[in-house]
Amino acid sequence: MTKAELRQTYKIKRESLSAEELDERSLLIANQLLKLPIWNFDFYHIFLSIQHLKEINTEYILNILSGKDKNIVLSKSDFKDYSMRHYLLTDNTRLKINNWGIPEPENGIEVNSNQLDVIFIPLLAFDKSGSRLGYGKGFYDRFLAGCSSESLKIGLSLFDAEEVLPRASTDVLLTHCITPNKTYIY
Ligand SMILES: Nc1nc2c(c(=O)[nH]1)N(C=O)[C@@H](CNc1ccc(C(=O)N[C@@H](CCC(=O)O)C(=O)O)cc1)CN2
Ligand SMILES: Nc1ncnc2c1ncn2[C@@H]1O[C@H](COP(=O)(O)OP(=O)(O)OP(=O)(O)O)[C@@H](O)[C@H]1O
Repeated sequence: MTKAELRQTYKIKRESLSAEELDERSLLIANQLLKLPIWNFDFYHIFLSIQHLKEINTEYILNILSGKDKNIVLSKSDFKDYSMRHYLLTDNTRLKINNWGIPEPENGIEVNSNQLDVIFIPLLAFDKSGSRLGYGKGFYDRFLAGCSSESLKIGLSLFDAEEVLPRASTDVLLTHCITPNKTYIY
């Protein structure tokens, strides 16, 4: 399948999930993360879910992070040049849902992408060698290119792995991918 066909297939798979299934899978993913030795770092980047696209609910992971007193980092996306800027989440952070349905911080202390230790990554599909497929604007490929090579790049997937996805030279490979019933470590 081409990237475009795969995107379409996975969008349909998501749409077919009920609200209960989505929530159950999101909780299973958070519970698998808890078992990994990834909790001794400082800066954790997380995405907030686009609800109408039935993305994994990341609230459970956010709760884990705040319970562990981690520095939590959120992004604002610029759809003019497909870049992202990153801000610390604090008690004072105001969130606003942008035109694409992404909750974003309105203000805050900016963090450089090379300061991030762990990055949780949204995706439509991934494969057994750590390639991922997103919405196709290259936001995460650009963002991850500026992150430390030491950082953990953890994909979160509602579905199982594809055998092989088409790969581009700009694709940054995942170090881990978590599904509701399996953890891949690359
Ligand atoms: N929660 C979340 N935040 C994220 C991403 C993501 O995948 N999930 N991104 C990862 O790169 C970037 C935003 N990427 C996006 C790229 C395209 C569309 C988009 O085209 N939305 C259209 C059509 C949706 C569709 O059917 O695919 C829309 O909302 O109308 C949204 C976000 C940065 N932040
Ligand atoms: N580091 C980069 N610098 C400039 N352009 C890039 C970079 N990485 C990817 N791109 C461009 O972004 C576009 C989308 O890439 P791709 O199809 O791999 O997106 P994706 O991984 O599916 O989506 P996303 O990263 O938004 O979740 C491509 O045209 C690609 O050339």
